Amino acid sequence: MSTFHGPACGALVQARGLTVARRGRTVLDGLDLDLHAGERLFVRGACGAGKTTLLHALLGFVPAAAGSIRLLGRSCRCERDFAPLRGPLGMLFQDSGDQLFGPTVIEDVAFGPLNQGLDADAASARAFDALRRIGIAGLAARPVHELSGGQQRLAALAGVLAMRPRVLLLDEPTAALDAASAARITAILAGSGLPMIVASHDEALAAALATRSIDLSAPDQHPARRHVRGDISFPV
Ligand SMILES: Nc1ncnc2c1ncn2[C@@H]1O[C@H](COP(=O)(O)OP(=O)(O)OP(=O)(O)O)[C@@H](O)[C@H]1O
Repeated sequence: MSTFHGPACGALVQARGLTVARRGRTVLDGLDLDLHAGERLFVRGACGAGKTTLLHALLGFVPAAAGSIRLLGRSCRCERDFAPLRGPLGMLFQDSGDQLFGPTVIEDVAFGPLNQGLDADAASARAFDALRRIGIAGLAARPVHELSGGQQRLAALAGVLAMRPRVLLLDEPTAALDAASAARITAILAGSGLPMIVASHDEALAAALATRSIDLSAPDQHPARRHVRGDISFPV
């Protein structure tokens, strides 16, 4: 398996002129974005502004119509470039159903570490550790399809953290969570020291975590303002 150390300096995630269309409609138009070590970049914007599209495009799940993407210093153009970077860059999907395969929570969370080459015992230990950190070790034996929406969210995040990513891409990490769980996740993310890009409507989460923010316009609501450049900094 390849190990990704770089870049020693420079952006961990970089997009230049990123343009993405969905069903022929431009959602992202010439977006520039950089994420450096130590940064927690929040992506804001109204419903439909393109936050999820941006995260998916950065990991190659949605193709770019134009522009360039570099992840950990590597230029990514096709699936062969993106695929090996989806461990080092851990993505939490907006819909946990896209992320959980089960059958049980512990098997699901251990799946990533197993794929990384750990043996069954080591993968299971890694998975339990992640579940304990998230505070849901008691759900380990539960079938994933029996979990509530919030429990699914927590299990999916445990699965991401169990892979020991270098960078996190999180789509609405606190959606469907009660206040105590959201606070625990906020503390875990803050304490992780990991650089991250977070798409979220959660202002409390942004206030606690964001070091920088970009705001995407909503083309549905602002048809005259389709061209939006990212990296609009704001003080936090
Ligand atoms: N699978 C898809 N096929 C076609 N169009 C899509 C698809 N997913 C999203 N879109 C469209 O792309 C645009 C951006 O959607 P996206 O989900 O990225 O927005 P968002 O900012 O994440 O919204 P929200 O805050 O509601 O999650 C919307 O107009 C949406 O209708």
